[in-house]
Amino acid sequence: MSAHNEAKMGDIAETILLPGDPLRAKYIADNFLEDVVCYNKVRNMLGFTGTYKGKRISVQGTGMGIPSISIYAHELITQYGVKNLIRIGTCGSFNEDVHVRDVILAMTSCTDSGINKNLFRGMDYSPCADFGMLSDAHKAATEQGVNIRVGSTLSSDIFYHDLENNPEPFKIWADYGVLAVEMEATALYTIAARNKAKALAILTVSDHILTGEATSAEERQTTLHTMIKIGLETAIRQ
Ligand SMILES: O=P(O)(O)O[C@H]1O[C@H](CO)[C@@H](O)[C@H]1O
Ligand SMILES: O=c1cc[nH]c(=O)[nH]1
Repeated sequence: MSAHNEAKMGDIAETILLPGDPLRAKYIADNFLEDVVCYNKVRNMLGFTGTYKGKRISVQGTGMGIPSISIYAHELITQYGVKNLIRIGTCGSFNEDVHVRDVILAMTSCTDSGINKNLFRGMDYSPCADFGMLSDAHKAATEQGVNIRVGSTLSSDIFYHDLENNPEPFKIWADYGVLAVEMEATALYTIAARNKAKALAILTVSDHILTGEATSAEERQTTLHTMIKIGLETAIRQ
């Protein structure tokens, strides 16, 4: 038992999928895993362990934003022995050529958060995905016929911007080739690196910040299925 998780040691698999939304964790457990046991209900941050193609896999919500995923990732790795962490999240595009429904592997994660500036005493750290996992996910996507994008993404602390004072909040990131914005990968990669665990963020573009286009509820389910399958196929290769 940890401060935010009622699981007992051994309840959680070494490889875990981490959606932000705990109900997405339940959806994955209900629809993709077999022999499922729910190990956590603390704060409704649901966690489940089951099997996928015979391999033991867990799936747990992490909440939204860097502080929330930091708590869960830290406890999963340091108190439950989790070794392979695969975030499966949604993101927003601010590039004309990154489209709603695209799936992205975050090779590295920029941030506007102060978390690593604090940790590294003002110096810059480049949080990056585990290369083996990234390569496995790329292969899994290719096998599924998914034309997956690979590149840098942004973990932002801000979801709602003050557009009156800052009308183009993402322009500088787009100008430097950053593909999309979400809110957690920087922390996941940093915490995994510190604790010698492996991490990867797989992201589906759920909305386009420039055009206002967004996936419908039904479409979101289909596109999330693509990402979930890539996540699970990556998980069983660990
Ligand atoms: O879909 P999830 O995994 O929650 O990820 C994205 O969605 C949330 C914002 O709506 C943030 O957590 C962001 O990172
Ligand atoms: O963090 C996020 C996630 C999805 N869409 C966004 O615009 N931002």
